[in-house]
Amino acid sequence: MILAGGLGLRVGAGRPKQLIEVGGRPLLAYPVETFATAAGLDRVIVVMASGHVAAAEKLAAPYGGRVEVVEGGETRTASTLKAMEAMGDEPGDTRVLFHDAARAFVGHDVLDRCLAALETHESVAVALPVTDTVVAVSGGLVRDMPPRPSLARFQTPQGFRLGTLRAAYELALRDPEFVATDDCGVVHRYLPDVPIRVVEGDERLLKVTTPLDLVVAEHLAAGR
Ligand SMILES: Nc1ccn([C@@H]2O[C@H](COP(=O)(O)OP(=O)(O)OP(=O)(O)O)[C@@H](O)[C@H]2O)c(=O)n1
Ligand SMILES: C[C@](O)(CO)[C@H](O)COP(=O)(O)O
Repeated sequence: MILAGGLGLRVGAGRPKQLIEVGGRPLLAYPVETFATAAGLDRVIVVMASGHVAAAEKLAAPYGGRVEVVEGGETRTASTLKAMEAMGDEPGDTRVLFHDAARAFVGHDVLDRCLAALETHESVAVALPVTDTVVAVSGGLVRDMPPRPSLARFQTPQGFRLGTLRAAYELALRDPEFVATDDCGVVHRYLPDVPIRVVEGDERLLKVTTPLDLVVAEHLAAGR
């Protein structure tokens, strides 16, 4: 699943950031190519921002039906749910990866690490060490300073056995206070007994979020 349902408001380009040209191609073209040419994947589904589905279909066309495009939802979580809907009645032991389109420079190596981890675990996350000191702040005061070695930064893909993810979302959707910024967070909160395996991420998995990230993205595109 390539989640491309967002509008890129923080980049502020006036169109979804996944359609901004970087290295001469729309950002979305990079993860679509990586996923479409990955040996370990049977289906690729792009969840695209409403009103921009045709642009994603154009990028999917060279892969001859291997890449499907569906319309996204209003939040990342809603787009995840649309992706799960698009999976139809795929069996519960299906391995599924969710990837932010905004982390355009994903390589086959990281996909392989996630798929391998799903042989032994129900859920997997890609992470890197934290390099800043991270603190919890409220009311303008530092409330907690977790030791840095205990912290990691989540990237994507995040992977699941489909049945586990379905079970987690079923519980989440019954919770009126449910909010999430990622999918592993849903498993962690609603199925706390399910271990989430962490595998090594990659600095090139930068999430294009602000205009400055586009400068770095140009360099990453040039280095491919
Ligand atoms: N309704 C949404 C919102 C986000 N995403 C996807 O989730 C990933 C991470 O989201 P984010 O970086 O927040 O992207 P945007 O929502 O586009 O950015 P912003 O919050 O600045 O508007 C992106 O690949 C984005 O396209 C999605 O599929 N559907
Ligand atoms: C899923 C994610 O990329 C993990 O770091 C992150 O939570 C997405 O956050 P965003 O605010 O939707 O960009």
